[in-house]
Amino acid sequence: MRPNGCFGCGQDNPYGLQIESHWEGDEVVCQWTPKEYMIGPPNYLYGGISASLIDCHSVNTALSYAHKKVGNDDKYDRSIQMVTGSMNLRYIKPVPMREVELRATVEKVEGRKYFIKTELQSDGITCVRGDVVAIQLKAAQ
Ligand SMILES: CCCCCCCC/C=C\CCCCCCCC(=O)SCCNC(=O)CCNC(=O)[C@H](O)C(C)(C)COP(=O)(O)OP(=O)(O)OC[C@H]1O[C@@H](n2cnc3c(N)ncnc32)[C@H](O)[C@@H]1OP(=O)(O)O
Repeated sequence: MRPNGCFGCGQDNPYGLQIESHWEGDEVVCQWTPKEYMIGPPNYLYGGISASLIDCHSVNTALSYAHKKVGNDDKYDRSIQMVTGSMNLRYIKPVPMREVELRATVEKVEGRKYFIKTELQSDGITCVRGDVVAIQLKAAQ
């Protein structure tokens, strides 16, 4: 989608995180490297950045899944819109200031609610786990 000013995934937001997520089988995956000013505790990523990464990656997973459901795999349809309804995070281990990987799966869909499970990993170790409910906007249906 262009223009896209989203703080998480917008290619047109120079101050944003600019994540790029893609399907790998049944998972949506993203590799991303923090900037040094995104630090929280010494040597570790600020927790709010982890939250933003999981938020945007999960909602885009739901958005892409909704596109696939209607047989549209490659073209952004502006009539399908998704927002974060709720998000529950478990910070399991501190996240080192180097490349992380996000891995999301669609757990279930109930009406307009998409239940997404996302893990943020560092060197294959899960540091943060997120349960996100993305909600498809009514007006878009
Ligand atoms: C593979 C890569 C793909 C790449 C694609 C690239 C394209 C990129 C394009 C674009 C990027 C977009 C990426 C965004 C990412 C960032 C996300 C954000 O920051 S989103 C901003 C923060 N979130 C808000 O501001 C929401 C504010 N809230 C609302 O607007 C409403 O409350 C809303 C829409 C959530 C619900 O309102 P209602 O009127 O539509 O729906 P009602 O009737 O109240 O509820 C419907 C169902 O949802 C449940 N529900 C409602 N609110 C809920 C909540 N907060 N949590 C859980 N469930 C909730 C209800 O219980 C109900 O469920 P029952 O049908 O009864 O089973």
